[in-house]
Amino acid sequence: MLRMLVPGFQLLRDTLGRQLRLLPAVVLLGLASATLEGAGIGLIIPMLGIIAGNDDTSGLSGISALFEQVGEGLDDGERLLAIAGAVLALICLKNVLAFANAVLTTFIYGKASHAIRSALSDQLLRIGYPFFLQENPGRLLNIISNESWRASDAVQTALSAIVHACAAVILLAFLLLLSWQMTLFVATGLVLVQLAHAALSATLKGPSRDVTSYNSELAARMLHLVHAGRLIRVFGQEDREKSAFDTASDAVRRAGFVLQTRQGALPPLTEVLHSALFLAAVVSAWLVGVRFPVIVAFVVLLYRLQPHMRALQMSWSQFQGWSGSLEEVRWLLDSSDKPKPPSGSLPVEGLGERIEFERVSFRYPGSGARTIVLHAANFEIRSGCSTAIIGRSGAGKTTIVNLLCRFVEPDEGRILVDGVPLSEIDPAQWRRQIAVASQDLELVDGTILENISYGQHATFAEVERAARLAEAHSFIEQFPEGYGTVVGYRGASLSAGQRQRIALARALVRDPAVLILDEATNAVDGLSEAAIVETLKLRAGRRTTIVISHHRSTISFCDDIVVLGSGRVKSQSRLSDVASLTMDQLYEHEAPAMR
Ligand SMILES: Nc1ncnc2c1ncn2[C@@H]1O[C@H](COP(=O)(O)OP(=O)(O)OP(=O)(O)O)[C@@H](O)[C@H]1O
Repeated sequence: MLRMLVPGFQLLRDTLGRQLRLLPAVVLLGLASATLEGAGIGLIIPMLGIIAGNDDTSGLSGISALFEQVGEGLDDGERLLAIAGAVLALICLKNVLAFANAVLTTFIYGKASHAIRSALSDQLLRIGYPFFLQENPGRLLNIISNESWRASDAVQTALSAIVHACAAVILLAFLLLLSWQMTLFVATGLVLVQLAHAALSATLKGPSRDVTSYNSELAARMLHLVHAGRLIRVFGQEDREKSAFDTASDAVRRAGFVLQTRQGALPPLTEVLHSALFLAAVVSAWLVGVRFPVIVAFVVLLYRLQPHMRALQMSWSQFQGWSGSLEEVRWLLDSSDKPKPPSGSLPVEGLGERIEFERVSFRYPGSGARTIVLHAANFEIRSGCSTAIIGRSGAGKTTIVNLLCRFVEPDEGRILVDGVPLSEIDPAQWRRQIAVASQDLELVDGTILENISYGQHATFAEVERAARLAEAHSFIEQFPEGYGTVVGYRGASLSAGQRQRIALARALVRDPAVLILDEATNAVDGLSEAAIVETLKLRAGRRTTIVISHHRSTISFCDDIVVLGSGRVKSQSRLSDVASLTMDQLYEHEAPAMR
């Protein structure tokens, strides 16, 4: 019986932490209220004895004889009233305890649900970034938006199963004390019903996993409809997308139908089996000559036991039906098979001399047979200088940014910051030294002010100054709400060039030791870009800048240039030494020593 509760208990243990100490209270309240219920039912024996005018207590034994002694010495009328009063008092007290337990389990359920959602968000924030390069976003969205709720429901079911199990144990104990022969008969019947139920419940696991997997596909299609709205319309793919969405949605419907039909068959089947057992117990009790009041008390106890047994069996089948959801939530919460976040504990404050790439090789995880992205890359970024990193599309420029930000780690070689391996530096401290403005980093859904000051305690004056430096202030001022303008989801209400300038202001407001611009101005008009280049020149000698661009004008102010090609560093030189070369010539430029 306990096995069925295991997934719920594991989740309870993983997510509840300190709240777990409330579980004994749930058990105690469950036991106490069931004991009161059993005692109330037991008092039926003397009541029926009085009503039937049967004073003969011979043939009663154990607990039934004890119940029969209640109110002895009183006359029949007084005794009947006293016992009825006692039964009412027991029922009231039992329901007070049951209510207290309901409040307690609801409290624990709420805490558990919150803890599951909180643990999921915590995991998504702490997990190593390569996880997001490999996992299907639809699967993750489905876990957070769907499966986590089912996991919460599983926790609630585990709690109510505890309460039902307590009641069942106590009521079975009362049955045993009334007649061990009849209890043996009933217990054997209950085991057989449970076996039949377990066999049917086991068939729910497969459909449950199907529902989870089809839900993930549907979530991916939903994400696609939301993100690719322009693409779909411009290529006239509405019908195709509608059909793909409907297919995914219908697959969820069909899988859900199979699961729910199987689950739906269990309650009627259980009810029929329990009723048969109930009737068989009554008939066999009469056949073996059990006394009438005892039969009535036994039948009432059995009647009260049935809903608890049925609820326990339903909990079992619900767990099987949620097994897919529980597996998904536990998979996401399990850190053992996930990329680790970057580690390191050495402090870092600014950049003193240089960043060096020392024979750095890298291939994206899960990219299979695809060629290595960086192969034994050697180059340096001098402190206080601006370094352009150029190369044809796919040469590995953004990968260098990913390595510098420690989103990914080198497979071989190392990156040194002032001679200290980057892998040993505290990643959070290192990231405070850098700021990135990139075509890939989106804006948050908030005001322009919130976007520019994101991750930085900046005053309004500092925000405005950064916006001026990024050539954003003039267009922001033209908005009726100025810096209070809400940019919408991913900055949808702004032009690409406006988004880029706000992202640049967000990087500049940090005044970082190392500023990384990855195609950060490619959507900005020429005049604005020229002004931004002037801003970047002002950092010269004071701060370090890394510029990635395909435009000659954007890298014109740089001191050094690193050329990437075919997974290798083709050359590193002073930009002034190759100033006469066009961009295409620079892409092919190979330093003699590096050939
Ligand atoms: N998440 C990923 N998984 C597998 N391969 C990837 C991944 N991201 C990039 N790559 C591969 O790594 C190589 C380098 O990509 P990267 O984005 O660094 O190029 P890039 O020089 O910045 O290109 P561009 O100028 O087009 O932005 C490419 O061949 C690309 O296909």
